[in-house]
Amino acid sequence: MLQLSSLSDIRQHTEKLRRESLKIGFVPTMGALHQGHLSLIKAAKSQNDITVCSIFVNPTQFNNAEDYRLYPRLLENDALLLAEAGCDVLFAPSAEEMYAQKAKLSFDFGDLERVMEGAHRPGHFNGVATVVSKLFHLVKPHQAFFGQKDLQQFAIIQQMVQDLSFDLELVCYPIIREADGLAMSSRNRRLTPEQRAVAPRLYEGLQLLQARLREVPVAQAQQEAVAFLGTFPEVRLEYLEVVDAHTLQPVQEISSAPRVALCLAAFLGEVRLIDNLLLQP
Ligand SMILES: Nc1ncnc2c1ncn2[C@@H]1O[C@H](COP(=O)(O)OP(=O)(O)OP(=O)(O)O)[C@@H](O)[C@H]1O
Ligand SMILES: CC(C)(CO)[C@@H](O)C(=O)[O-]
Ligand code: BAL
Repeated sequence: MLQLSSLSDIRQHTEKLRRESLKIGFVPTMGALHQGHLSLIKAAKSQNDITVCSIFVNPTQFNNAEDYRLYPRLLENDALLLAEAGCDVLFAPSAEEMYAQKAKLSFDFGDLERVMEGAHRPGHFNGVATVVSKLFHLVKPHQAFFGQKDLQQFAIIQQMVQDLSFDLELVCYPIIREADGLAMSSRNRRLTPEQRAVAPRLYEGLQLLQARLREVPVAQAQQEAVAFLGTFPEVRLEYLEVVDAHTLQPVQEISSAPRVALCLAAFLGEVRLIDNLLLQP
């Protein structure tokens, strides 16, 4: 596996790949890789000639300095996992080089970013859009792969790709879970054993909400799921929403949207986790 860190090296390399008419699949990550990331690498490999993975803990998308400082950084081990998974290129730039620019880019995603993650993490999606647009310019992928775990991020990136006329296909893959249902996340590494034991309740809350939505109105089902999660003192729920999976706006009735998503964010101690579930149509 080729490992590159400078912007000019990755640009030259992907230009060469493009000249050779090779199809490039791209998986952007922040590292501390797990099976969720590796499922995206596998998908990228199966549909492309060359798979590029980026690892960059992007400072501009963190709204909490401690969260940035404590984000797990395991580059050496990640490189081994990627090589084993058959990834062709690892791009791991420095923050200094990525942000040597003078201009601070500014995006406005309207209602899409006024809910959930956008509402609770000010500036987060501006940072995501900034770094992903820079990465797309550098890597020049034909396809880029993302996880459904960051459902709102995917919607924002879809909008960005359309608005900035990027010539690439976005692909979204399902959430990979631990055996007990907890969505895999790099931040799970930061949980204490006690917090880790309670963490699967988040997905159980979503499953309860899903089951109750078949029987009672949205507001009541939501209240019951919030009450369920409230019985675990370690869980500090930030939001639990029933939304239109495309617009991400809350729905009052599940029949009012073609696809409905159940989304939550919660703190276990200082660790903030997100999860979601798409209702079957
Ligand atoms: N459990 C998962 N299953 C499938 N894809 C995932 C999973 N977790 C993350 N991803 C996807 O991997 C890509 C990189 O995500 P990222 O590096 O932020 O990992 P993460 O585990 O979500 O970390 P964290 O949530 O702690 O920031 C994103 O597209 C994300 O949606
Ligand atoms: C897309 C991304 C790599 C941008 O930093 C990040 O938000 C992530 O890992 O989901
Ligand atoms: N996967 C989303 C990255 C973040 O939490 O900043």
